[in-house]
Amino acid sequence: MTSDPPSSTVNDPLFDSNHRIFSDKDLLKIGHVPEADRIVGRDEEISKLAKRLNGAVFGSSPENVMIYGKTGTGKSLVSRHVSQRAQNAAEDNIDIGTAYIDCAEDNTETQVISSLAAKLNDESATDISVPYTGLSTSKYYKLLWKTLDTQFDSTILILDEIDLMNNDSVLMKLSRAEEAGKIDCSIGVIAISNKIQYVDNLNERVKSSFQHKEIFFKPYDANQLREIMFNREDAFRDGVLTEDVIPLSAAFAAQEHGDARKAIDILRHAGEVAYEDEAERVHENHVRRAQQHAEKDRFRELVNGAPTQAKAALLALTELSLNSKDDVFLTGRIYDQYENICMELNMDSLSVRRFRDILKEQAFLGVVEIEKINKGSAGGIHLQNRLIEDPEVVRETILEDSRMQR
Ligand SMILES: Nc1ncnc2c1ncn2[C@@H]1O[C@H](COP(=O)(O)OP(=O)(O)OP(=O)(O)O)[C@@H](O)[C@H]1O
Repeated sequence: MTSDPPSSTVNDPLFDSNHRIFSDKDLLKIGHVPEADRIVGRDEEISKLAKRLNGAVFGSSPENVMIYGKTGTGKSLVSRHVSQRAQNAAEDNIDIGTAYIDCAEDNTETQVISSLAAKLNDESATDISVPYTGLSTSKYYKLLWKTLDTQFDSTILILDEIDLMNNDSVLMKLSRAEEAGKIDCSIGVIAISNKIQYVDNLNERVKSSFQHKEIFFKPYDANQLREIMFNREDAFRDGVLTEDVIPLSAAFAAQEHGDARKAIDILRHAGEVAYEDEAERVHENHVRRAQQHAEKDRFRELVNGAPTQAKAALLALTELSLNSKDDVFLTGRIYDQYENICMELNMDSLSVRRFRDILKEQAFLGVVEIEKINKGSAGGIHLQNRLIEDPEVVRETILEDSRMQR
């Protein structure tokens, strides 16, 4: 049954505060940390992490932890959840500080340390002011040490997407600070990555000072994804979701390595599509359209992130596709077109062999499809290439890069 929307306090009918579809859309935000009883299938990981941080709650040192797992498997969520709980559970005379840094945003040593200092500092309690920019790295370290010393007995620092940080000595300095007598506050680092070999590639000195335990997060299966979404069903008005919506969103996300972020994104987007359609309820077809949209976004991201030479190769294939009735082309023909484009763009062209490798990389990423054809004993093996996405969309995306405009 659909519940009546609450009465509006906005007088202008242009703005619609009585959303027909959503009642609390924030529950579907990616940064949203659900309550403990809404975290599905991660009891074991939560308890393992709690064991590692246990010391902090009783005034001794938390351990460092490295968390690995594919995207959308709940690594950030569990880390935030357990550190928040440690902070709340701390004994009366123990103060625990916690901070979360996304190294995709703060990727230099100075940015990480200044952000940590700014996030942990409570100016009214410390009288310390942390300027956003303008100080040297070593000054920011000093401010961080002072902030920690003045306020906390222990600190838990979450460094998400640590592999994107361009200077791993941060890990060494944080791990050694207490031992080196710089602070009288213990530090536990939770470093998160989806690159399983991250620690192997660290510099030996960093590796030896960043002593840590590892926790692995497995992808969710379709049942868990379903449960994660059912737990957020109250983001929608009562009765708005038809019964296939959550199972279908879960099935789509399960195909993509069990990514909860993807599942929630599809669900939210399906609601938005239904709203734009002025539908009363969210149906299966809204989920399918949301999924196609997510696919397009993913595709755009792939093409946008491609190196210039790969964009030139894709542009060549795109132009052939747009100007011909065919949609498959031999590598040699695409290469000729690619050379013309390079000339017009005043760009060096690669050898045919490297060009073939680029197309193979794009096939691996799911942008191009390559088929081998055998032209008999004299003709040998040839490769036929086809763009997977609509060439108009690909062309538009490539031309967003000003270097590709002729
Ligand atoms: N077990 C779970 N129960 C409820 N919601 C979950 C669960 N796992 C993940 N989510 C939700 O899925 C989204 C993605 O989760 P999270 O950011 O923790 O994944 P991640 O593994 O850190 O991904 P990435 O590596 O891409 O940062 C968030 O909205 C989170 O709230």
